[in-house]
Amino acid sequence: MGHTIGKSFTFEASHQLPGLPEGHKCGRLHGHNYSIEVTLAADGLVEPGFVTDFGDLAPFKSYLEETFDHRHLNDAMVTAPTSENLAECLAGWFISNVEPEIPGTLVAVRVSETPSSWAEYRPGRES
Ligand SMILES: Nc1nc2c(c(=O)[nH]1)N=C([C@H](O)[C@H](O)COP(=O)(O)OP(=O)(O)OP(=O)(O)O)CN2
Ligand SMILES: [Zn+2]
Repeated sequence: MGHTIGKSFTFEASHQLPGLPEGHKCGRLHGHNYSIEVTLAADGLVEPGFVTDFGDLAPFKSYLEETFDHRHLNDAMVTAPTSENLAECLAGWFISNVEPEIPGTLVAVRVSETPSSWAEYRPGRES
């Protein structure tokens, strides 16, 4: 696919990671200013020259605000609230709820808990 675009979203949430060694700081209750970036791609553009109108991603913004913002991720997710699991969870929701309504295809969801770290999920596609 020749064209790619990205859009970032943010929310604040708490989490407490299970299964870590005794004394690991991330086993304690703490929070992050999460940054979520979605990357979309398309071979061709739709008028007036978009992969997807950034405004058409508003439902994803609403989903993040309603489901995750100022919430405890351990309660909002069925898997351990790591960046990797959150990226996969968000990609699944995007593919089910946003992608059918837009011309672009989801390439990746990137989750950053801090400015220095990220995890990215790239959905496998049936060929
Ligand atoms: N692969 C992953 N490793 C870690 C995750 C994760 O989701 N995936 N998460 C955490 C914790 O949530 C932690 O709060 C963030 O980790 P870390 O980058 O170590 O936090 P700091 O910003 O404090 O890092 P410093 O560079 O040491 O300041 C841990 N690991
Ligand atoms: Zn954390």
